[in-house]
Amino acid sequence: MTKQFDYIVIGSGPAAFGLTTALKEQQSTKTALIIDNDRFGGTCPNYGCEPKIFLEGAVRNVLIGQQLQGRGIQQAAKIDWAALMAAKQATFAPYPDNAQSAMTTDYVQTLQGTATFADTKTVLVNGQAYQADKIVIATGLKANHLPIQGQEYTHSSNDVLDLAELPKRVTFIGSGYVGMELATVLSAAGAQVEVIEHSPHALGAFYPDHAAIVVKQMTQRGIRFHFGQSVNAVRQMATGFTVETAEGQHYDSDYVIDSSGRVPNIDRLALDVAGVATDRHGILVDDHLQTNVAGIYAAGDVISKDPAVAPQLTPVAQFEGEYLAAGAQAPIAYPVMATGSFTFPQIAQVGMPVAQAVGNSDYRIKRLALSPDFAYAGTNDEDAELVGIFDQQNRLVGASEVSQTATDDINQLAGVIGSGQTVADWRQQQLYIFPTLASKIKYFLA
Ligand SMILES: Cc1cc2nc3c(=O)[nH]c(=O)nc-3n(C[C@H](O)[C@H](O)[C@H](O)COP(=O)(O)OP(=O)(O)OC[C@H]3O[C@@H](n4cnc5c(N)ncnc54)[C@H](O)[C@@H]3O)c2cc1C
Ligand SMILES: NC(=O)c1ccc[n+]([C@@H]2O[C@H](COP(=O)([O-])OP(=O)(O)OC[C@H]3O[C@@H](n4cnc5c(N)ncnc54)[C@H](O)[C@@H]3O)[C@@H](O)[C@H]2O)c1
Repeated sequence: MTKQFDYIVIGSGPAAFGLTTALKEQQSTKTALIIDNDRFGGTCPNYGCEPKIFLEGAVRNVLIGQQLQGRGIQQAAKIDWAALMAAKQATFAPYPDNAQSAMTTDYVQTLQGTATFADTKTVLVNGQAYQADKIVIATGLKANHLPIQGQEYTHSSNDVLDLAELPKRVTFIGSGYVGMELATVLSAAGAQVEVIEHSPHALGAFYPDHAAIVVKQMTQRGIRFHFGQSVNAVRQMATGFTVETAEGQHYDSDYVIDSSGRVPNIDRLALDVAGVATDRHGILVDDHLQTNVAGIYAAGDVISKDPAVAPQLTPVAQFEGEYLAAGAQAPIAYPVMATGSFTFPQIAQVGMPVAQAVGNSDYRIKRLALSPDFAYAGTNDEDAELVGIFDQQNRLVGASEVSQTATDDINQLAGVIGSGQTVADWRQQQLYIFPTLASKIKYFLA
């Protein structure tokens, strides 16, 4: 017999978490079924942000120590990879069970299995049919596998986050968020790292001048970058592999990571049966997150969306889940969006991109070199910089920072932009703890 729910959510990641949390907060009696065919909680706590930031926490301390050698630190700490991974596994092993029980309530059920559309109102899981008025596709993204010779020798970020032994020579294909963050980790842990990128820059989502500073410092730590090179084959050698590029170069390696991007995880849904429209970036939705089929919605990374408005990130997926639980009455309005990459140094930005404001007389651009700041001077980071964009009413409308604390600083500035206040008004309302690194924001906002 077909089982009925108010909502069926396919995928149990942050989008589903946002939806179920919001239903709980509303004390809703609406019923929901959350289905996942992998670890409950989705990418973020199992294969993404959370294990990544766990490793980054250890790595950051090593790199801070290295940066301060000769300035009072005699010997930087060293990573014991096996011990670090054992600590990571012990912390994260209970996550899927915890996530599943956190979602389950009197009204919300969870189910392990692959969901496939049987028609526009019905999905099949393990041979059983389930129906709902609202079906939400929240199946996220999966790692891209470049269609190249030797693809089977490449690994994904999932593999890196479970890597038992640290390889000697590691090669990343792609220098986006994933490649740059994991290159930071593996290099700091002691691997010899190469990054091959087919565009001229790393971290294409960020302000190029600040991305170049991240590359400069990673290069100083021994990471080798090869820009303008498109990987087109990986060949097995007597020892290890060689990575070949269309430009005729080859790079020897023990472990090759395909960090060339992420693609919609929609293959097993039978979307054609329901008639749900997609493009190569994911599922097409309107401004209420509804697909072309009435009653079928999408939320989170699986949506084909403009990354400048709604990047494929955990807080966005959660926000979209909450929006659907609230009834999706008005068109979705995304708040000010801060993003960051946990490289060393970190890079982060919020609001209008700096490159967009350069040369536009409607905006004033302010650059603040952070190293002369006495709160920051102790970090021995000469390149740290905060750049802000102010409109004609002297409101902050965008910012980018490269520094050890860029993500936290930019979070602070997201609040300033979100308030819509002039900087003069904002300065009347906040006094920051002094001398924190964030206290510079007070005189930056002038
Ligand atoms: C290495 C890495 C680091 C990251 N770091 C950050 C970060 O620092 N900050 C940040 O904001 N974001 C980060 N992200 C992105 C973040 O993880 C995603 O934006 C977020 O998880 C998206 O949530 P979602 O709910 O849309 O989908 P997901 O979390 O991807 O969940 C989708 C779930 O659906 C399941 N599924 C797929 N198909 C089916 C099916 N047919 N039936 C049943 N289940 C199915 C999948 O197995 C998966 O569990 C990172 C991602 C990666 C890979
Ligand atoms: N800190 C964070 O918030 C965080 C961290 C990790 C992932 N994410 C999310 O995951 C998404 C995916 O990140 P990603 O790094 O996998 O993808 P990405 O699209 O950001 O980067 C992929 C890179 O690979 C390069 N590339 C593609 N094909 C290549 C080839 N054949 N040879 C050489 N280079 C090639 C591209 O030019 C690009 O620079 C991000 O957009 C973000 O939404 C966020």
